[in-house]
Amino acid sequence: MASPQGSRAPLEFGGPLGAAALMLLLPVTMFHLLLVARSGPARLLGPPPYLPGLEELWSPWALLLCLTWLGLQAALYLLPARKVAEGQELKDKSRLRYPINGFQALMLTALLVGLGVSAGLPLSALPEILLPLAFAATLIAFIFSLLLYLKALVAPASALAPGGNSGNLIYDFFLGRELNPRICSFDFKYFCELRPGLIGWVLINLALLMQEAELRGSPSLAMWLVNGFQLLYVGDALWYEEAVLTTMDIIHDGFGFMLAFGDLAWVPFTYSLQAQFLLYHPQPLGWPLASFICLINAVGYYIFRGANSQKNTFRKNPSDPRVADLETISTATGRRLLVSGWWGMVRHPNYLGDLIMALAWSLPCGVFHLLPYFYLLYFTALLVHREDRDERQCLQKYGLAWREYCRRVPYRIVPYVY
Ligand SMILES: NC(=O)C1=CN([C@@H]2O[C@H](COP(=O)(O)OP(=O)(O)OC[C@H]3O[C@@H](n4cnc5c(N)ncnc54)[C@H](OP(=O)(O)O)[C@@H]3O)[C@@H](O)[C@H]2O)C=CC1
Ligand SMILES: CC(C)CCC[C@@H](C)[C@H]1CC=C2C3=C(CC[C@@]21C)[C@@]1(C)CC[C@H](O)C(C)(C)[C@@H]1CC3
Repeated sequence: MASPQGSRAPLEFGGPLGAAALMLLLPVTMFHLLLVARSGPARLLGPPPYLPGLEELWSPWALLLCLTWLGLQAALYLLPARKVAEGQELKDKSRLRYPINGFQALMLTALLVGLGVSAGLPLSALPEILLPLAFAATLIAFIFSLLLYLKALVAPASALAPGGNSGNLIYDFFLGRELNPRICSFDFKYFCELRPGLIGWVLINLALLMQEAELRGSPSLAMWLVNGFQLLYVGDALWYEEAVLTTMDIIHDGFGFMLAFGDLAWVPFTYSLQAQFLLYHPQPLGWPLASFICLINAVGYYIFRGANSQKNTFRKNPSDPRVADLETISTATGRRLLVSGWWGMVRHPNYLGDLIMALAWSLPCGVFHLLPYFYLLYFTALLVHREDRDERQCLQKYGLAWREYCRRVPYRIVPYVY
């Protein structure tokens, strides 16, 4: 099977063996976290309190609930959008069009959930069925990735992703073969990246907050902070939805198990870990410390949003007055690279902001357990690896100009450290 560029792209994630290991390790880690979060000792590195049997994992109702959720989000995706954005230019010089109505979907979901709860929908019972829901989401991700793999068999070569077409079934299934799998104008990767998982994550957080209120009379300050910070993050992602069109996942990666599982199962069930932990392990938190944690989150958000917006504005229109005065390096492709402003400080200022926010999400859970810091640890590893992948792609794209950028901006993520 030829790679779409004729030559084979270098294998990532440790090749087929690494891909196979990750396909097993990621779901196992997710279930481990779900189990230990509710156990007394809540030890990240200890064994799970028990191994659940199939009867505890499998529930047709949980599967039906997951499918209904996906159906609802797909229906909201298909509603008229305030704007239709064009993606980056593809190999065949065409550009795909994407509806910008993610924030509208979040608002409508909030309205529907609000109506449902006031009509007696037992949202606070959701934490009881997280295990079967996660199992159903994993099953859906596996079957969906299989269908995506089969769909790619009949896709034209120009529709294939640069990676994910090695000819090895396991590796290609994991990475994803087709770049932008679609049926008519419904774009599966774009839909999954921003809607069911991200909105599902804040819904699970809300259900955990409501259950805490039922158990203890009112939600704790720590639970409010975690819910507030993560809602801001998800709201921001959907408000600036168009910006996702310039991320590595949309431009470069195929749509396979990694993203399908990541979007549909990993994000909602592991990113809500801090709120899960707080439900079973309440943490005292006073206002002075809470204010300090809010400040850390605000600093992280300021850097994350500032850096992402600066790059997106520049990529959309380099003469925009907000970025026109920034210093740049010309590249042979005709595109320029920013070397001042946020992108002159480190080569991935947006990752730095994201990591600072990740710290702020864990701090409300106290410092006596490692478990709530799992997200910070995993995210650091993910971003260091992602940064390395991006560097290699940029070096290939921009050659000497990228080397000059690295010389001018020597640090990758943390100034004077890394
Ligand atoms: N919460 C989560 O789980 C995750 C969050 N994220 C977040 O998603 C966001 C997007 O991340 P990601 O897609 O990895 O990467 P970036 O948004 O940082 O995009 C990297 C691309 O930006 C362009 N670029 C790099 N340097 C410059 C420069 N100096 N001037 C202009 N353009 C430049 C290059 O593409 P080109 O030149 O082709 O435009 C490069 O390939 C980040 O904020 C990240 O933190 C990411 C992964 C997971
Ligand atoms: C666990 C696996 C090894 C990898 C799975 C990775 C995915 C969970 C992430 C890959 C890139 C992501 C992004 C976001 C969420 C996580 C995944 C899907 C993002 C939507 C979060 C919100 C941000 O504002 C963003 C910039 C829009 C993010 C884009 C990348």
